[in-house]
Formats: sequence, structure tokens, C-alpha cells
Amino acid sequence: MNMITPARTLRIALVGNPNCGKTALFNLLTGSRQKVANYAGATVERKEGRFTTPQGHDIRVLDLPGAYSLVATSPDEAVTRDICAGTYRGEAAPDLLVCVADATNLRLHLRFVLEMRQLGRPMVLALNMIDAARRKGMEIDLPRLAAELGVPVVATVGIRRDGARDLLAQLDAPLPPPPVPLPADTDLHAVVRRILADCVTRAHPVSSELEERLDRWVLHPVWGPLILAVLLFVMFQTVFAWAQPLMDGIDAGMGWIGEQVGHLLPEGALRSLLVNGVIAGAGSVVTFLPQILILFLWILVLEESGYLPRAAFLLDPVMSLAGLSGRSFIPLLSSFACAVPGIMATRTIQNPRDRLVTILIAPLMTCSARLPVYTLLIGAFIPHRAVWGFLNMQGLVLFGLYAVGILSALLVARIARRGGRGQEAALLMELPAYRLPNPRDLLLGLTERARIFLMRVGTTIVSLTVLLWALSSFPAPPAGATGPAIDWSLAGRIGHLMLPVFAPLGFNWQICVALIPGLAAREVAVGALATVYAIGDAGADTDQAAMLGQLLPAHWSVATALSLLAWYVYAPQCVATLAVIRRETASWRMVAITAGYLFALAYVMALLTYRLALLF
Ligand SMILES: Nc1nc2c(ncn2[C@@H]2O[C@H](COP(=O)(O)OP(=O)(O)OP(=O)(O)O)[C@@H](O)[C@H]2O)c(=O)[nH]1
Ligand SMILES: [Mg+2]
Repeated sequence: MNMITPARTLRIALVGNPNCGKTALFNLLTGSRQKVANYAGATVERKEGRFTTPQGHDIRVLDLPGAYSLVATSPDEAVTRDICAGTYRGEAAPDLLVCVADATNLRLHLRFVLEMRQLGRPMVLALNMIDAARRKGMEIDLPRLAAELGVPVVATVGIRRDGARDLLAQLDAPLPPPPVPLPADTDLHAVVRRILADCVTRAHPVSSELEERLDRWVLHPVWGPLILAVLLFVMFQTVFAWAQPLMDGIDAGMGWIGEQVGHLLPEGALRSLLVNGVIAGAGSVVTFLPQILILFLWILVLEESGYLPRAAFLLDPVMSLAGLSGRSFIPLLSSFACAVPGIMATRTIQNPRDRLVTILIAPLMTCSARLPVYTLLIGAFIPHRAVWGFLNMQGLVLFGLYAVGILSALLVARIARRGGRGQEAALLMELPAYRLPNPRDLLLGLTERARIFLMRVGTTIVSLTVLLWALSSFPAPPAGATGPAIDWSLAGRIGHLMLPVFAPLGFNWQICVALIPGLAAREVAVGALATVYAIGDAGADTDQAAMLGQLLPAHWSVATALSLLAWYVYAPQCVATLAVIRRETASWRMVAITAGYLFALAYVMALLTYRLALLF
């Protein structure tokens, strides 16, 4: 027994096929909250964490993208291959490979385990999802499996609090000796078959009857797409319907705070900064938290349920009309949350050209940062009334805006892909088991989202609105000047300078000013409008400042609002997206192309919308 704490940290790596629960184990070991999702390709980059075992050993653990084989076919798999081989940029191979396998799917996963074993490095096998395997009536003889593989085997449950107990005990034991590789010409499939026959009773778990029945509906050529359409539709309806009462509450709260601060502080720069800058600006963005959380709740549920790869499969024919494959579906769906993770998720796409096109169109998926802009304008200009008795007009318009984004993306892809899909074979995608999302995980996911959003409001958005407040307040007008003070400020002047370019779209100078901070984060446009109007409207009540929705209809025509909505469907301005495109493609040209075409589309579509709206 080793009584001395080792001087060196043990470096381990979690490797295995996609979707076997590596990240779930990683989170369990390190207490972190990396993305866990029920489809292949949730993790696309190497993540590092640290923890201490019960006996006090210091461990550094890597979570890696899942791989089907060490012969990598996509960029995310290449990371895993390189780390295992010890050829990853200046990083030695891990001391111990923790090979994770889905116990319910050993026929597939054991082959990769054998491939790893051929590396001849110390390794242990973590048979994960042992809970699901037992539920399916499988019995696995662990000692025998360990003997046949020549490596220690432990059972784990990535989603149970003490699910990594045996793995931790194994990590506290001395490092196992490296396995002896099989002769190079061994037929690994034959070995898998033999091991399964020896160690597993009921090696071919019949997927439960319920699951098969579900798939008959979900993958049905007619019902399948219909179910998908209804699902997406309900999703957008609820984003509006469920959020409204909560939003009204936050809105009123913000107005009340503004009023109190207004009464407490004497007239002056400080009061203006707090009321017109921070509360009107950042406060008007906070209002949208409920909507963003509802959207994320849906995305989390879809991700955990196992439905997404099935939707990708259903949409493969549609995507191929645009010259893409169903593989682009999950990256594009992630882009509804934010284009940054969406673009990173394209690493799972093997075909480089498909990957580039998917990156190109990801910004057209309406990200959650655009939701505040949409909702503000819809709430202010689209009447709240029922359509056909049960649909909500505002939700309908929101759905329409998302749909326009998606259709435009497919068109752009079609054009970028010209000759149709390349020589890529039929879509091969694993359909994971259906899983009921765990309410605790959903809650954790949502609080994490809320935290990120509020952090963003507290940092980026507050600083940008304060900056905008300063630009809108200074320089002060000269003595005896007439007209609103904001006309003399820097922001006022910039807005008036930009006006000739944007006036054809029906934008006024206040909108022009709001477009600038919107570059950094789109939702700031909302805060910026609130600030500009709060300062500009000398006579406005302080509690009005936070209630932009009531202010806008007095200042804008419906045509202007529609034009701005159209602008934001394409809205090229998001620095974070452009930065991640640069990182993922290592090409400034791609960045220029994306920014350029988005700007052109935004301009043309807003112009068309404005002119058409004026006609009616
Ligand atoms: N029943 C059960 N489900 C699990 C277990 N471990 C993970 N899961 C679920 O399995 C799915 C995949 O988990 P992940 O941790 O994302 O898998 P991964 O291996 O990191 O996947 P990639 O990053 O795509 O390679 C998720 O839906 C998890 O909730 C387990 O031990 N039992
Ligand atoms: Mg993962």
C-alpha cells in the first residue's frame, strides 16, 4: 500500500465512442458543468479538470470528444487521436487512459476499447450506463471481462451521485500494467464477438418495445416531419405565451426601481447615469430573461431526450436540397442558442466543404441574443390577439422570423454549394436511446444559463450602455442652444452622420446609434435604444424609461419596426461570431465573406421590407 502522497499529479484521459457518458463522468469527478447531451458529438474539444481522490491523490483529467475509431475522420476525432498518441501540441500522452464504454451497446463500443488496447498504454475500462444495462436485463461478468481484456474493469453510472465510486477506488490503486497488444492482423470484430459470448448474457439487448413504437411514429415519412413541425411551432408559441407574465413583472419591477432612484437622487449627471444609463439600458435587457430560459428549457429537453439525431435524420432530405446533409442539423440547432457553440459543433462534420457552408449559414439561425430585439418590437407593434382561436399572433410572427432565417440559410447554402451535395455517402448517424430528461439536470442547466445571461448583462451590457450614456450626454449643448441636448452629444452626431446610409431603410438616427453597441452583443441594441430615448426624451417620466415597449410606437412607424426586424434576421454584427469563425476556419477571408454577405442581405431585406410595408 502506497502511504506517501505521490509528488506528481496523475494525468488521465476519458476516451471512448461518442455518447457513452464521458462528459457525465467528467462532471461527476470534477464537479464541473460541461455540456452533456444525448447525441453523438456533444463534446468537440479537449476540456481539462482536476480533482482529488478519496485517498488524496491529485488527478488531472481530460474530457475528450468521442471517436468511433483512432482513424479520425472529423476534426473533433483528430483531437482524441492525437492526445492518445501523445502527438497533441506539446502534450505528453496521459499516464492512464480511462476507456469509457456504453454497457448497453458493447457490440459497438468494445471494438474501440480493443483499438485503444492496441496502443499498449496503461488503461482501465469504465463500463458506464450500467444502470440502463441492468434495466434491460443484461448481465455482465466484470472479472471475466477484465481477464479477457487484460485491463481492470469498473462499472460506473455517470448520472448518479456516487456513480464513479469504483472508478475512484481504481484510481487510488497502483497504476495497472500496460496491456499486451494483440498481433497486428487480429480481427477485432471476431474478438468482440468472442468476448460478448463469454462475458455477457443477453448481449443483444432488444430495444424496448415502447422505444420501437415511438420510432415508428417519429421516423415515419409523413408523421415524422409533422411531429417535428408541431414541436418547433409549440416551442415558439410558448416562448411568447409563458414568458409574458414574468416579463411584465420584471418590467414593472425595473420601472419601480428607476422611479425610486429617480426620487432619491437630485437631478444631475449621477441620476441620469443610473436611471437612463444603467436601469433603462441594462434593465431593459434583463426583462428578456424568462424568454431566453424558456427557449433553453426546450433545447435542453430536446438534447437529453434523444430526439435530435432523429430530427437530423428526418431533415436529411431537406438539407440535401440545400446541398448539405443531416449532419449539419445539430450545429444549426445549437445556433438557436448562440452561433458560437453552433459553429464549434461543426467540428463533427467530416466533409470540409459541408463544414464551411454550415459555418457560413450558422449566423442566420436566430440566436437567443436576438430574442430581446424581436420581442421588444413584436410586443410594441404586433397586436396581441388570437388567430383561429388558439394561436397567438405575436408568437406567430416570432415563428415567422425564425422561419425566414432558416429559409434564408437554406438558400444561401444552396448557392454556396452550387452543384448540390458532394460525393458524401448516405447519412450515417447513431440513434441514441430515448431518455427522460432528469429534472435536476434541467434545473442545473437553466440556472447555469441564467447565470451566464445575468453575468453578460452585468458586465458587457452595463459597460456598453454606460459608455453609450456618456456618448449621448456629452458634450453638453452650449449655453442658449435650442433643440434636445442629445443632438449636441457625440452619439447624436454619429447617429446623424450614419443616417443617410440607413434612412432608406426607414431607420431614424436613434436606431443608427443603437446599431453600434449592438456590434458587441446584439441584445445591447435594446438597452441602447432605451438609453438614447430616455436621455432624448427630456420630459419622460423616469419610470417610463424602462418601458421601452410603450415608448416606441409613439416614435416609429410600423414600417420602421418591420424593417428593423428584417435587419435583425440577418444582423451581421456580432464580434463573437466573427471571432469564432476566424478561429475555426483559420481564415480572414471566411470572416470577410460572412460579414459581407450578411450585411448585404440585412440591408437589402430591410429595404424591401420597408418599401413593401409603406405600400400597404
Ligand atoms: N442511464 C444513464 N445515462 C447516462 C449515464 N451517463 C451518461 N448518461 C447520459 O448519456 C448521454 C450522453 O452523455 P455524455 O456525457 O454527453 O456523453 P459523451 O460520451 O461525453 O458524448 P460525446 O461528448 O458526444 O462524445 C446523456 O444523455 C447523459 O445524460 C449513465 O451512467 N446512465
Ligand atoms: Mg462529451
